[in-house]
Amino acid sequence: MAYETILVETRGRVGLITLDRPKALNALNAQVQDEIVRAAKAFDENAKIGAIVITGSEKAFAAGADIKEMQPKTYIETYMEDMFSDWDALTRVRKPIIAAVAGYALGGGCELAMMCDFIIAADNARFGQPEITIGVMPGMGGSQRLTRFVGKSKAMEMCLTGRMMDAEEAERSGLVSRIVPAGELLEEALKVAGKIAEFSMPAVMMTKEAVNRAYETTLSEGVRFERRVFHAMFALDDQKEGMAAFSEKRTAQFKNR
Ligand SMILES: CC(C)(O)CC(=O)SCCNC(=O)CCNC(=O)[C@H](O)C(C)(C)COP(=O)(O)OP(=O)(O)OC[C@H]1O[C@@H](n2cnc3c(N)ncnc32)[C@H](O)[C@@H]1OP(=O)(O)O
Repeated sequence: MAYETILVETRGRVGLITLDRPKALNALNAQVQDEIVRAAKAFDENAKIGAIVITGSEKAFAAGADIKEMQPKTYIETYMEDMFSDWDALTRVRKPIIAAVAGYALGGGCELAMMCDFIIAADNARFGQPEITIGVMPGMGGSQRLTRFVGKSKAMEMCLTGRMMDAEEAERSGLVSRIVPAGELLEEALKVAGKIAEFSMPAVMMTKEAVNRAYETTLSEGVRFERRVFHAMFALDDQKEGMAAFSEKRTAQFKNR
């Protein structure tokens, strides 16, 4: 099925999803949600793809869920359709997803970026959870994920006031991994994703799973999980190859098995 609200391309071993509703600042309506999730799942199932990048425009990664679509909804509609629950499928994608964020990442836009595995921000990026200003609260995970990223005090202030964070503050607070000039954002994100895609795919996927476990469990359980997965890696040909290549001072040729 074709995509109408996003552009979907491959760049080498990287799957690239670009939000493409410029007139609405990439506001996330039901169709955008469906298409992003569908494209990410297709890349996840494609053995030639090793990592995924999600990006928007220079003005807006996404200015939130589509307020005009949401405004007339009733409680029973949102409950029965379990509004926003389809985004959970994005967090079940097993390959790494990088959010390359320029401009506004507000409300659902900030929440979408936080569902990804890490965020690279352009120097003009602005993050916020402004739902309180339109009479609601975050509904795509913002109250939970933002709090885990930046701590209670800052998350509480942002959710209760709608204040936006610039890229510098987002980097200082641990929300983004680093900042690059806006004009270099996509190139840099693709470079990072391309590097990840060169590594052993099972090792990359197991690493993603282990880091994500840190958000879901206690420290002792997380460390035990990490150790068990680490042990399992010794069943991979890629472990033998990676360590042999180091000793033989050559580049590893991973077979993804
Ligand atoms: C998922 C949940 C539950 O967490 C909920 C949410 O995400 S609620 C949405 C949270 N986001 C916001 O409240 C931000 C809304 N947008 C803005 O405040 C501004 O648009 C801006 C500060 C991002 C940019 O301002 P400006 O440059 O002045 O552009 P505008 O003229 O305001 O916008 C251009 C155009 O885009 C439409 N737009 C912007 N954001 C949304 C949105 N979230 N939903 C629907 N449409 C949006 C805006 O209405 C304009 O369209 P036209 O009126 O010109 O047709």
